[in-house]
Amino acid sequence: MAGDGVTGLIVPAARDQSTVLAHGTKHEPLGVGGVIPLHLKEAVVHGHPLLEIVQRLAYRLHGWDLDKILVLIALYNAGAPVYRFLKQQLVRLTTAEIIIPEYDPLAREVLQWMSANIMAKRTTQALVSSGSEAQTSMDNYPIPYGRRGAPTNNLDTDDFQCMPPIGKKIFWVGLRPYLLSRAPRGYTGSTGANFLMSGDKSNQPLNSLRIVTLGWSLGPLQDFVKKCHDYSVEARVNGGTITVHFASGSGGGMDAYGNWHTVTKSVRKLDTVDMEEHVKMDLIRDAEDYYKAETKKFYAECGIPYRRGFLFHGPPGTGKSSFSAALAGHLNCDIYMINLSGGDITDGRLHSLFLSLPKKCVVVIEDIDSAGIGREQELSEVEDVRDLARAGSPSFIPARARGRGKKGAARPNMVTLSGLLNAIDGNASQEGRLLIMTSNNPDALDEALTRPGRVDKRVHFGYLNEASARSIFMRLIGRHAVASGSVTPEEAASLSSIFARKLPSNTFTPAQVQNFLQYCRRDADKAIGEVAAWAEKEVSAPSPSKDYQSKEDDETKRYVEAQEKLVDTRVRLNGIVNALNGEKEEEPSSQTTTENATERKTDN
Ligand SMILES: Nc1ncnc2c1ncn2[C@@H]1O[C@H](COP(=O)(O)OP(=O)(O)OP(=O)(O)O)[C@@H](O)[C@H]1O
Repeated sequence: MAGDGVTGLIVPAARDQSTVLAHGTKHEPLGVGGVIPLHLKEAVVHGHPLLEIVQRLAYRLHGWDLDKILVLIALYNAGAPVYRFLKQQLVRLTTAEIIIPEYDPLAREVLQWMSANIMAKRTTQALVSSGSEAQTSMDNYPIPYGRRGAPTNNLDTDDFQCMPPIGKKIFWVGLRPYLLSRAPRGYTGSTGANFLMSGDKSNQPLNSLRIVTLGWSLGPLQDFVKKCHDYSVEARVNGGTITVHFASGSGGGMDAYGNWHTVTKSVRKLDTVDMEEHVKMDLIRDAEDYYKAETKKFYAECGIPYRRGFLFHGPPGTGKSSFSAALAGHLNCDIYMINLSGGDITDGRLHSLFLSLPKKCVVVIEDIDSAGIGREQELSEVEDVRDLARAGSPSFIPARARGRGKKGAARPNMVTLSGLLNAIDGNASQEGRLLIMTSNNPDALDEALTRPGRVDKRVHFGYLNEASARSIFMRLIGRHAVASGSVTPEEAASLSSIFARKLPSNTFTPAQVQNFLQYCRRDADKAIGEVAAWAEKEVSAPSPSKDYQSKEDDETKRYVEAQEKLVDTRVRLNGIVNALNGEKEEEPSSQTTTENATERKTDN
């Protein structure tokens, strides 16, 4: 048919005996040769079966020739990539662009600024979420998407925030226009940046924020990002809040990328944590000094890695975590909490969590002794095991024995000591963080973990003394009584002294006493009247902290005994195996002979 000079679309012979839509005679000559080449049409309709149907129908019903339209479509298809390329080049030449991966706290600050200054003011479409979640949701579509005036399920509180949805948003800062787009997973930007997180099992790129502005300089973009950061800091200070990032808890504490789960909390004031005043002041001064510009310069000049570490140890409920949070609030920085005892953080994930830390922050690794971190000791080294066990070396205490949480459940040891050391001060580890490790049992910690440079200050958080008892009474009962006018400040002070004298010193944790005072519901007389009886009852009851410690010791002891038994059994088995092997090579002993004879007898 093509040989007849007729062009057209070949249709299956079975469906149409003519096999060709013979409309070549009607169309105008186009270009060289005067007809539309068949392969061009095929290229156009390829992948568009609808076009083919439309073309046939138009021809059959009205005798219309759609060749010209097809040619236009073909030209468009051919030209589109060229147009896109030219457009991209033009944009690249005339704009500056930055991309912020959404796991970076900076992304949260940009979104927070956008929420307050752009989205909530003049926008008709936004992602909406209540409270702090708006600043933190980094998933693709974690929260309801709504238009203004259309309430979503999440809006049962006034305290909600608007964020840009996945897509683009143009806004102005002064006279300069910016384009912000929330790019979904997989977007690499014109920079080709591709954000992968090693903790991300799917190994997919992360969501990212892309900010573009006119011009060749990155300066305006840096100014904009700084503006967002300053805004966030100011909002935090004025609102008396602190951002707490969690990475723990049986997988539930983390988002899909293995990042931090974030909440905003009110700052806990340092004066609400009862402890020896000089110890408290020493820690505060140390942390403040650490963040001074001259200290940073000093570290740099001396070639010391700019990191600082504290170890807070003592029984549970003595204020280690509370003081850490209060200190972060005082230093006006975010706090990052890692709980290794959940058993769901691996070396790799810990490493990437540390890599994602901002320059200034407080990182708390809680209950580090219960994390199950031991030297990667080869338990099969029989003699080493025995020697270490006899010597009671903490570094021996194996992962399974030490990897028990407070509930005593065995947990897999997913973070190794070397993995932890590498994360906290390996070459790739972030500088500028203040690391606080808390422990109920510091003696169980490996020396490598607590050596100077990793732990610069060890502070013991102990049971309540008389001064702290007075202070906790004033905080929970006295101040309120004064404020309500039921007592004078002097009377409140003397009531607190009476209370403190009735409470045995260095016996209870602040958490226990706080619990008792809460139960008294701001009734000073009740607190003073009942404290002695309560204390007596508490002393006779097993203390959770002592109980915890003794349980840990028992478990460790049982583990050591079990290992020794296992070792003995292995030794005996090895003896038997060797004896059996030796039987083949050596002359059989009389005993072996007897045993063999017996065996043969049994076999028969
Ligand atoms: N020294 C303290 N001053 C004020 N409150 C305290 C103090 N110690 C404990 N508390 C109160 O007891 C509770 C538990 O305290 P916190 O979690 O800080 O103790 P912890 O020593 O970190 O315990 P754990 O070892 O179990 O983590 C909190 O509600 C806190 O307010």
